[in-house]
Amino acid sequence: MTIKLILAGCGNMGYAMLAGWVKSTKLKAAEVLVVEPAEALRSRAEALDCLAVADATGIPADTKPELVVLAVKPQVIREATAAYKKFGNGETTFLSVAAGTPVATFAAILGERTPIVRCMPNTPAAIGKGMMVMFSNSLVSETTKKDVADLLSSSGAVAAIDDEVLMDAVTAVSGSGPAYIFHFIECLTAAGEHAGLPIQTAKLLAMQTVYGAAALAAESGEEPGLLRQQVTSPNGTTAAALGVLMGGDRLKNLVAEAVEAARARSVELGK
Ligand SMILES: NC(=O)c1ccc[n+]([C@@H]2O[C@H](COP(=O)([O-])OP(=O)(O)OC[C@H]3O[C@@H](n4cnc5c(N)ncnc54)[C@H](OP(=O)(O)O)[C@@H]3O)[C@@H](O)[C@H]2O)c1
Ligand code: PRO
Repeated sequence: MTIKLILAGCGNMGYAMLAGWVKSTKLKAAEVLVVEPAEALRSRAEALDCLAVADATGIPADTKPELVVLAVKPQVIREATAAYKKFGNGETTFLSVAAGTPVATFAAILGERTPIVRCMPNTPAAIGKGMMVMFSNSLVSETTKKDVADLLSSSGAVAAIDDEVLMDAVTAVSGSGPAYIFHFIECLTAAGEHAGLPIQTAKLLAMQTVYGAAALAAESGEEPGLLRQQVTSPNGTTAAALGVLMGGDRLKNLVAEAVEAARARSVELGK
């Protein structure tokens, strides 16, 4: 079968997206060629029935991919991209999920006439609950934008932005965001254990509470502030806890500081 998509890098993020695409009917596994140096990660891709090779020299000579997805670390993205230069300035669209690295960097390597999409996904993409945000350069046609968005939608929600500068803020909120929530689950679990709960019970309560609250916020259509008030009885237990979290805007300021650190790091990674 003809290779339509090359995925360079099948680590945490590359595999999370690949799994979603292949499990959907939007892409056949045999249409995907994975380029990944780690043997264990190639085996994981092969288990999905995709072809996998260790480096770009293993790509069959007659391959003309519609899409090359770059899912390697920002630190090696320039070197990795250079291996696909022969597909630049043509019909192939490049899609990078790397934090920071701007379109201009890819255009400088691949050629100024290359259609390039940047996408910031997150790991819940592995279970179809990801948040994917796209930014496309002017060479990506409306049809291709729709096709790429359609493919990405098999991994979750898709949004587009017109100002590339905002990709750093996107990265800091939804790209890195799952880690903040996982850490909150860790903290709530530890606090539950400290309050006397058996560890397994504390884990279940923390995880199901975050899961249920996120689902309620997403499905009810109500503002999170209103949902918070519905939990908070006057002078009750929640009010006591929120006095700690919200007093002096403590949590708000801490989250703002964390998001700004991530945004600034994304800017740095792009240099
Ligand atoms: N993880 C996330 O939550 C997340 C979310 C959004 C965006 N991203 C972005 O996704 C990208 C990948 O992150 P990750 O967390 O998935 O990293 P990762 O788990 O380290 O995966 C990257 C994979 O690419 C391989 N690789 C290195 N050089 C390569 C090359 N030239 N060709 C093909 N594969 C190559 C690496 O192999 P070696 O380890 O052997 O070098 C590794 O297995 C990053 O740019 C990151 O900014 C990640
Ligand atoms: N993971 C990548 C990082 O930590 C980018 C967003 C999530 O840099």
